[in-house]
Amino acid sequence: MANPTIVWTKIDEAPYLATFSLLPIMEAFTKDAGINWELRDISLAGRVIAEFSDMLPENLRQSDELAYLGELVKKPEANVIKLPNISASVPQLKATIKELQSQGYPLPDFPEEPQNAEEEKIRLKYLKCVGSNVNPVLREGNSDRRLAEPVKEYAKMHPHPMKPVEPTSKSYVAHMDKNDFYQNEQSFIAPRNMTVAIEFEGKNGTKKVFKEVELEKGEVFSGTFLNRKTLREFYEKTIQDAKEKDILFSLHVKATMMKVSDPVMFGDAIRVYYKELFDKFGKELEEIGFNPNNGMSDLEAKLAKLPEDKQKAIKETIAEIYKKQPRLYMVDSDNGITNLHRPNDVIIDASIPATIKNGLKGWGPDGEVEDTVITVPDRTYARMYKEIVADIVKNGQFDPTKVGTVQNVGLMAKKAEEYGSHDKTFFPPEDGIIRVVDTENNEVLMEFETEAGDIWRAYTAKEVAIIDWIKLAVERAKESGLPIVFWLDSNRAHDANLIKYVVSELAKYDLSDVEYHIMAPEKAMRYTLRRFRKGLGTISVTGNVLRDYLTDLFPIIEVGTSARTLSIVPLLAGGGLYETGAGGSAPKHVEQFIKEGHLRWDSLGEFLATVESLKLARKQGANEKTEVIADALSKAVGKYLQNDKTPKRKVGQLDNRGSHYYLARYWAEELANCGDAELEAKFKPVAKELVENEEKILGEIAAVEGKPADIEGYYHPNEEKVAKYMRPSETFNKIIDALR
Ligand SMILES: NC(=O)C1=CN([C@@H]2O[C@H](COP(=O)(O)OP(=O)(O)OC[C@H]3O[C@@H](n4cnc5c(N)ncnc54)[C@H](OP(=O)(O)O)[C@@H]3O)[C@@H](O)[C@H]2O)C=CC1
Ligand SMILES: O=C(O)CCC(=O)C(=O)O
Ligand SMILES: [Mg+2]
Repeated sequence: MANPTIVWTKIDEAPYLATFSLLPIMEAFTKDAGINWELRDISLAGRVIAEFSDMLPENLRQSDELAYLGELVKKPEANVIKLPNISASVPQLKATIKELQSQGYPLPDFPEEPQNAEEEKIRLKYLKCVGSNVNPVLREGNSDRRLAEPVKEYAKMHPHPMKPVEPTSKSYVAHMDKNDFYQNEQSFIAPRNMTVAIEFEGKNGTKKVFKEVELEKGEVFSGTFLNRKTLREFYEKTIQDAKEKDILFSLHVKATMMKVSDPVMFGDAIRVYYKELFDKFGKELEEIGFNPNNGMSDLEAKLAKLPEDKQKAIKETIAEIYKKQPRLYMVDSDNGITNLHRPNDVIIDASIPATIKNGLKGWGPDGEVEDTVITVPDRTYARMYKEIVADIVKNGQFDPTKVGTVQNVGLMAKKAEEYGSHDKTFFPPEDGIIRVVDTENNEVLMEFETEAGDIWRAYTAKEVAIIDWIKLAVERAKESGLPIVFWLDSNRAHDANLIKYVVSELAKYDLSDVEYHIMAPEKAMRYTLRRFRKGLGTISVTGNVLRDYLTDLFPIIEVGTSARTLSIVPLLAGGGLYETGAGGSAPKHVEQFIKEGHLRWDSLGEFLATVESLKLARKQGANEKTEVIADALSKAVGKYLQNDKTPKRKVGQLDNRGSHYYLARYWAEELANCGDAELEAKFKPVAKELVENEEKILGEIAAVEGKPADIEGYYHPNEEKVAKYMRPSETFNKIIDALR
């Protein structure tokens, strides 16, 4: 049998930088396992280059490695460590193009308003690189996310700060109460393999087939829409309420993953908050092509197209608006970056937990922390946030040394649910009816009365994915002894169909040792929090969106960051995908690194994923040493946490590179006493050398700190330079490279 291959993904930002230091260590320590390591580029810049390679000179071309991995994950030999990558907004895409152009890549500009067929083609190619377009391709399995025992222990020993919350806190979650996705949902289970057409018939006679969709027998197909007029009225009311309560206004959506629908909801908040601006300068704003869906940064970028007196008048109006409207929640108050500046700055799964961590407060324009209305328009998932926020106001801030744990089993495989809806999201061009029709017999299966501009979307969950998800939940319940709670709402048409599956599938198992519940999200949250505050563990079994939200929410409360989560995706075809952490690519960390040479990224997620990946490699044919090496790594991670060698926040303290030194040292120490004579003989001197050179190595790393790290790029830096900065210790490199 050929040696198994572990694929490590090359991605963006902080975890990309950390890779330059960490991957050589992984290769060095696993040399005797009989595995191959492969680095595959799925970074934003890499995907842009691959997408346009036909237009690039030969030496600049790159193959489409995402497409390659998309095929690999459907095969049993897949063993992929997926680090978090950027889900880019249009402004980020444009910045990437600009950077690549400056490096000599003859790429076309992003045609915002395509003037001809050629430009439209280019635009569509670029749009393939926007939003969350990596994860859905790789996620050919459901998700199992939880905190490993030593990670929980670490948090109890070294609790992260959680700011107190007073019972007088005015912060609360605001959501719509009618005409949202929650209210308008319809759903059916496909009785056979079939094709449905999504059709539109306008009041003025427009007829159009939006799309035909193939469904597999047993697939749950759901459709719904959100009324934009009601949305804007809701914003109006919420903004007014923030003003009256004298608290910040904040909006939390997922414009990255939900790249078609959520930017529009984000844009509507701008249209309402800055209404006076549109009333006064509607014509000019249209002329320069300002698109509120891209945030106020888009206006900033395009303002120069107007004569100076107009620019001045617009700026004055904006300043007036800030005086009249409630203060905005800030992303960066020092630089005047508001919540409404860019659609991807405030991403709901991370941003609400950050607000919770901060004592249910955000930063206002003057840099002061203040209470805030947390606006989450659609009720489907907003209600569970409302529940936890109200719970905190009532019962006080969570104490990481006392709380229990909330694990998750998420229905994710095959682009499940809303996260697979982008190509089935439509905006009716006029008032009219959207129908879902069985093409075989023209039977109308669903009918929605929509208004012009409403956001209509369809999404599905495939039978194989649902059944596997329920199986995974039962397995996790049996392994852990914890109760499982299916967060499903019988008042939702989609969930009602999932409940049918849950009931019929659970009947097939011996559940004598399993406690299970089916509860709507707010009730599930209440139940889970009661246990959580008592220090008990619970497994949330959820759809794809709640998977995403809850696996940031609870880990951030429990251990400070979701980067410390173990995130396993057992692939349907038998391989494994190990996502590192549940969080993102930490843009703030890169800023700090570039400015002062300190990288605060904790690679713990990567360490944990590697343990799991090695265990799978063993099953895939790697030799018996692999298991020993994986065990040693697992123990080394325990030591790393016990001795608190995680990177610290400030320049001059231990950073990512220093933390990797400790990991390597503990790993070597474990291997020096692992019971395998060959490995022991090999690693005894390595451990010794690492211990003896501790001061020297840390000194060599410290020497490059406190000054800028000029890596010549953000999205596509100079890799020689990155490698130089990320491996600054000659002494350490020599020890590691001798093992490779
Ligand atoms: N699976 C994936 O591929 C995911 C990708 N993303 C993408 O990542 C980007 C950034 O997302 P964002 O929502 O800002 O969230 P991030 O998770 O990147 O960052 C939020 C904060 O979490 C903390 N943090 C995250 N990772 C680590 C780590 N390894 N070590 C220490 N602290 C960490 C940092 O807080 P501090 O240091 O201040 O304590 C950081 O500023 C977006 O493009 C998003 O789409 C997001 C989620 C998942
Ligand atoms: O793919 C993305 O855009 C983000 C994914 C995410 O947040 C998650 O998996 O938790
Ligand atoms: Mg997430």
